Amino acid sequence: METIIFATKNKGKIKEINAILADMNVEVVSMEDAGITFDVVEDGTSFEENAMKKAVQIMEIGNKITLSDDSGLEIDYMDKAPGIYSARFMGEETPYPQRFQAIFEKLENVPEEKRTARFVSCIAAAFPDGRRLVSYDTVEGIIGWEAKGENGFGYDPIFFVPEKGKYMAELSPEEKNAISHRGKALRKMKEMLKKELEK
Ligand SMILES: O=P(O)(O)OP(=O)(O)OP(=O)(O)OC[C@H]1O[C@@H](n2cnc3c(O)ncnc32)[C@H](O)[C@@H]1O
Ligand SMILES: [Mg+2]
Repeated sequence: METIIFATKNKGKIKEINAILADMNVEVVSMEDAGITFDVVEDGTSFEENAMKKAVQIMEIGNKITLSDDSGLEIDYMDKAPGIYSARFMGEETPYPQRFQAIFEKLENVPEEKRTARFVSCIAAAFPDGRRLVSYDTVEGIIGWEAKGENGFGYDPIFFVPEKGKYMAELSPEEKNAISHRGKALRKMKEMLKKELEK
């Protein structure tokens, strides 16, 4: 069975990814499982550049097909910030509740129709033989007025999903994967990977 490394250090992502790839006939291992501690410098100017950089650099270390996710939250009223800087917004170590407060303050008195936002996910795959794959998807929502829900990770508690009438962090893991940026992008990647693995 083919072993695929998923190049992420984010535990929230790993859970989501394992659930989505569970029905594939491959063994998906985390960087930690593969014994890789290397820190990829995310200095690209787009989700795609950063995703490909993570996949290629970890593939070169592990010498196995490597997948990665580069993702983030785009808030339209904030000119699409934090975007590719979502993990580092206000500092990597800053607790999320503090970040939520700052976002709520920036959006104070901003009406619902101007609170639009989206989560973006770019999934990249790098094969040792040089093949490269990329998929991309988004989920649209609005920045709420409070933080709500205990599930998910990152900015999920402030991201209201109109189609569900709930905050992202109120959705079960299955519900989130069914509609999320990462769920959609990763399912597309799964189809592309299956085709490549048959070659
Ligand atoms: O780079 P890796 O090791 O994969 O882990 P990371 O957390 O640094 O991941 P990114 O560089 O892709 O940054 C993505 C950030 O965007 C936010 N984010 C992405 N997907 C999210 C989701 O599904 N729910 C909530 N926040 C999310 C969250 O702050 C993430 O840390
Ligand atoms: Mg990162």
